[in-house]
Amino acid sequence: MSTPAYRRILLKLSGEALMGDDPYGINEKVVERIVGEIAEVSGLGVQIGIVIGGGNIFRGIQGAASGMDRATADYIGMLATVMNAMALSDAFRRHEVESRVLSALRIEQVVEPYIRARAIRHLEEGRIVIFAAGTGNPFFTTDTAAALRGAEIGAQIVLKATKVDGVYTADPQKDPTAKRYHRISFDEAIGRNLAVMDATAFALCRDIKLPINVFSIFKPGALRRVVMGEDEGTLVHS
Ligand SMILES: Nc1ncnc2c1ncn2[C@@H]1O[C@H](COP(=O)(O)OP(=O)(O)OP(=O)(O)O)[C@@H](O)[C@H]1O
Ligand SMILES: O=c1ccn([C@@H]2O[C@H](COP(=O)(O)O)[C@@H](O)[C@H]2O)c(=O)[nH]1
Repeated sequence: MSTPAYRRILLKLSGEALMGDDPYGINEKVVERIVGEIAEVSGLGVQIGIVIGGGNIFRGIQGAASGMDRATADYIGMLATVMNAMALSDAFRRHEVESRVLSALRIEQVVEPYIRARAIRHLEEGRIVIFAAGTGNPFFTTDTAAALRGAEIGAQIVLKATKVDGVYTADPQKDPTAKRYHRISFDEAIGRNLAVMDATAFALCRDIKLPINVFSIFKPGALRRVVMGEDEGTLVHS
């Protein structure tokens, strides 16, 4: 039997993907399916850190656009990611997979605070670690948190699980003529302003030579294929 291509990964899960076809919030059926796929990969012995987004609940930039103070709106966005992280962790519990939520904002009655050494210990013990509250700082995104936590835990790759099946020449949800890249360098992705991931995340991953694979979380089996080193989505490389 073939072995996984990676020993430790950082999976960035789009918050919006958790909505499924709902207009807002967390669709339990979708969460069940996604968690089942992650549990399968964990069962292969791959150590998994997850950064979860919050776009299904609240984005700071939208709050700011309707007059809210931007930093306040961003803190609300970070709290939204804590809710998603807790929902995900509870779904892992139902799959009898151990997970821990570590939050960059301190809410200790609810979840553990993020401590790097503790995160690494949980991973070594085979627990899935869910990093909540992004970087803990306003004006950032969970993409940047994924790059940061990926670097901190020594992940071999960041897997961006999103609503589209890779990086395109333009947003494929707006431009039906957009073409998908099989591979693309960080310099080209940044130079062309490809908005699938924010530029800060791309720049950090480029500087520390941490590759990113962008793939669709809606495609059954895609996560496993990426982890097994099969051709899936788009590889962003140095
Ligand atoms: N060049 C591009 N290639 C692929 N997707 C692109 C591109 N430009 C913009 N996008 C859009 O970027 C989105 C990916 O971002 P995603 O939905 O994962 O959001 P996020 O902000 O990272 O997560 P969340 O949903 O938690 O806020 C895709 O759904 C796609 O529509
Ligand atoms: O480090 C961070 C991460 C996130 N935020 C805020 O949370 C929301 C939701 O995150 P997404 O990456 O958009 O899913 C984001 O819009 C920010 O408002 C943050 O401030 N700092």
